[in-house]
Amino acid sequence: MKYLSIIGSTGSIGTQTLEIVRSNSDLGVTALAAGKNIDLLEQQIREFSPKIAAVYDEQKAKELKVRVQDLDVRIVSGMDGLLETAGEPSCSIVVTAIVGMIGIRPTIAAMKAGKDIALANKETLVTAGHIIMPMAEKLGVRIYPVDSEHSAIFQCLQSGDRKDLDSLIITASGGPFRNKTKEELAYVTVEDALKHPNWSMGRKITIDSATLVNKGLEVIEAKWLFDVDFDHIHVVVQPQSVIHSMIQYKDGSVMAQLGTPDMKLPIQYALFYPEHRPLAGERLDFAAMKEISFFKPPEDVLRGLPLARRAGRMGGSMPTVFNAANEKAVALFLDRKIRFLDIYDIIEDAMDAHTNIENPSLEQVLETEQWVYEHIESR
Ligand SMILES: NC(=O)C1=CN([C@@H]2O[C@H](COP(=O)(O)OP(=O)(O)OC[C@H]3O[C@@H](n4cnc5c(N)ncnc54)[C@H](OP(=O)(O)O)[C@@H]3O)[C@@H](O)[C@H]2O)C=CC1
Ligand SMILES: CC(=O)[C@@H](O)[C@H](O)COP(=O)(O)O
Ligand SMILES: [Mn+2]
Repeated sequence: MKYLSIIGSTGSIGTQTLEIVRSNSDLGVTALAAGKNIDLLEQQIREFSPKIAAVYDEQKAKELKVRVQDLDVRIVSGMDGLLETAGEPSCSIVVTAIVGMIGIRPTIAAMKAGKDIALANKETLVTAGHIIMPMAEKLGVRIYPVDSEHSAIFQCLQSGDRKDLDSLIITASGGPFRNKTKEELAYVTVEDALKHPNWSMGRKITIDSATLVNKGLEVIEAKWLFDVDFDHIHVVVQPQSVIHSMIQYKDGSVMAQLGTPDMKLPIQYALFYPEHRPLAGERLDFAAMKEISFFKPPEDVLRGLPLARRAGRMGGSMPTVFNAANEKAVALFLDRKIRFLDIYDIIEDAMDAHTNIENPSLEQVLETEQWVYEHIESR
């Protein structure tokens, strides 16, 4: 049996991970964690019988404790609760399905407890990749990518020799606004931005796809996961999201991973690597497919990628500034406090105002996050 701890079990990745548990009898759940959705968490506890469950919100945790007093489960809360669920001794692999850089400390706690990581929470690698990757190597734990592009690259890398790799080619859907002008984008609504053409995901990442910030985060994530420099990480728009990403070898040979847009595949592969276990669902029908097309990313209008490349190349605390400013700006946009294009201005302004810290410690990464929030609030 393989037992999972799922940090962020009530979200899009979390609930799809639990679907995979339902269809694999050798998977179990030993720990669950969520932010505040105790209705769904209670259902999950009743169905999957974890030993421990964390709710970040203290008040909601108290409510849940009363609701599940008939069960043999320990309810914990706050950051300490997340750290405990991440390091639960009986777990074999931790799925980081939480959104945002709040995932850094649980990921580190899991690694320190010797757990492998199925990593969906890209913000952790973007902001703390310089801490996480050497720590994983030192502790001998593995990080399996869940993000679809990184899973595609990881799958492509299974054949061939790593020393012959030339470059990574990350695909982007382009989001709902890929053909829009700056003028057209000025007054798009939250509802417009939440209409992803191909994927059904949480709200924050869906906005990131619309701004192309998601692709920027993924470029930095790929640098850490695959140890490839930014000059060798390319992005191409592939509007149908049929090709999930590609790699190119030094002889020009290109390997691609294709599939329907279904996150259960990369999640399951991360949990059972190197097995390609049976998975129910639609299959690609090539004869019925009208086209697989490619375009250059519209970087002048959707500025997420150039801003991310600038932050990534500077390194140090700048990727944290890029990420934290984006997290705050997306929250403000979802609250209808700013307009869509303001997201870029908020990120750029925070990056311009920041004095970069080289090789920041975990404390400095978290202080930088706070600095960004205060800087944005004082604007
Ligand atoms: N969705 C997708 O298809 C993909 C997602 N990813 C990445 O995976 C991560 C999760 O994305 P997604 O599933 O879409 O996000 P969702 O918004 O759907 O889910 C987020 C999860 O995190 C939990 N959470 C939020 N804040 C806290 C907190 N303070 N403490 C504990 N738990 C918390 C939420 O709990 P609650 O429900 O209680 O608020 C929820 O379970 C992100 O980093 C995203 O970029 C990567 C590739 C694809
Ligand atoms: C499913 C997944 O991995 C998302 O990160 C997805 O890639 C978002 O689509 P975009 O290509 O539009 O950012
Ligand atoms: Mn992705």
